[in-house]
Amino acid sequence: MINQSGSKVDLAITMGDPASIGGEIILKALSRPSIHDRANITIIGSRSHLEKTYHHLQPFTSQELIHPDSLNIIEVDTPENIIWGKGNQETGKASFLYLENAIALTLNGQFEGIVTAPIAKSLWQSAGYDYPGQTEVLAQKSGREKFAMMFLGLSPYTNWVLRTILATTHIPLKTVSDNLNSSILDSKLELLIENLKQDFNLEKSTIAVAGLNPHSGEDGKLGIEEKEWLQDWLINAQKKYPQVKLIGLIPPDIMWIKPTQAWFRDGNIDTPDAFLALYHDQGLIPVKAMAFDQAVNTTVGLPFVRTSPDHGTAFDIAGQGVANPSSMLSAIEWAIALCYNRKQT
Ligand SMILES: NC(=O)C1=CN([C@@H]2O[C@H](COP(=O)(O)OP(=O)(O)OC[C@H]3O[C@@H](n4cnc5c(N)ncnc54)[C@H](O)[C@@H]3O)[C@@H](O)[C@H]2O)C=CC1
Ligand SMILES: NCC(=O)COP(=O)(O)O
Repeated sequence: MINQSGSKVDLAITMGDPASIGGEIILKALSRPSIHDRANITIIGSRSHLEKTYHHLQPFTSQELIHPDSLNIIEVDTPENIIWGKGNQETGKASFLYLENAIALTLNGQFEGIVTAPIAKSLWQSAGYDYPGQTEVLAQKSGREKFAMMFLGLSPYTNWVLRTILATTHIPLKTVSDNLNSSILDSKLELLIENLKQDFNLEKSTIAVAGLNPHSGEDGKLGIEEKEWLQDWLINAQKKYPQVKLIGLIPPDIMWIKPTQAWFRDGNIDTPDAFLALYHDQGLIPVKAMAFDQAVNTTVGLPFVRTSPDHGTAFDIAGQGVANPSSMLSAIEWAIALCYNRKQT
């Protein structure tokens, strides 16, 4: 990852849905002393809930947990009778308020970045918060119209870095084609190019762009979007960004062969620096198949760093002590690295 030197970074971690594995993965991840050497961490959530989580899990989990007494915690209204695995309107509301508070404090200069534990989008809806996810709240409350969801992963096998940005996110599959257009792709590509420069010092990047249909449409026989406008969009984008090498439209099933080899076997093979996927599962199935325990969701285009584990609330295992904190740990590590890098530029 990126070199880290200088003063500690100030990070907020939101607790996520309190009925989820959020508290558990936070207590597990923060038990690593090396994090506290590089970051001042503040949890936005509830001390009593983290204490309850600690005392409930401590007797039977084999993994270390940090004691909540040693954490800075900013208290936000949290329901008292939480049952792990049984999220409801109240826990949904609390998880929204954690995020809202973290954003306000960060925009006020208290934190350089936010790491968000998972929330349940359906419970936000039940609580009356009509947002598709945390990404959109972060962007709207930061006043950013252009933003994107990008996934990062540092391979533990080869040190290769996976970067996948999504052109569309939480929309039904049958509306993907209608939602895709040149201006959305322009916006996501511009954000990606800027981000590669800002966070990875990559001035001359190579970016792979996926097709939409099987075999990228097979000359219009298996889908028409490539022929009708996607290929023209790519040609124009290449002219607009001569310093960047755009490769595409790569058949979606082919696109992930080299990254998978680079992730598992050989970090030096010739792969693009980043991948532009056209819809949620086109990007996230390979990311999660390759890197479920390491990948991190980040929001590009915000005035501060935001990362999150790539998984969700995992209500099915909440309160059982078996949640793996690796993706949360990666989210914290990436947030620290990105904040350090931005301090230096
Ligand atoms: N960043 C966020 O806030 C995200 C929130 N979600 C939300 O989470 C909820 C549940 O979504 P699902 O699709 O079921 O995905 P999920 O990631 O919560 O669960 C999928 C499977 O992976 C397992 N799993 C997840 N995290 C794990 C961990 N750290 N250790 C061990 N096993 C783990 C779960 O037990 C489950 O079997 C939905 O409401 C969704 O919207 C989903 C993804 C990201
Ligand atoms: N699939 C990614 C995801 O659900 C994360 O959404 P967000 O809440 O971070 O916007």
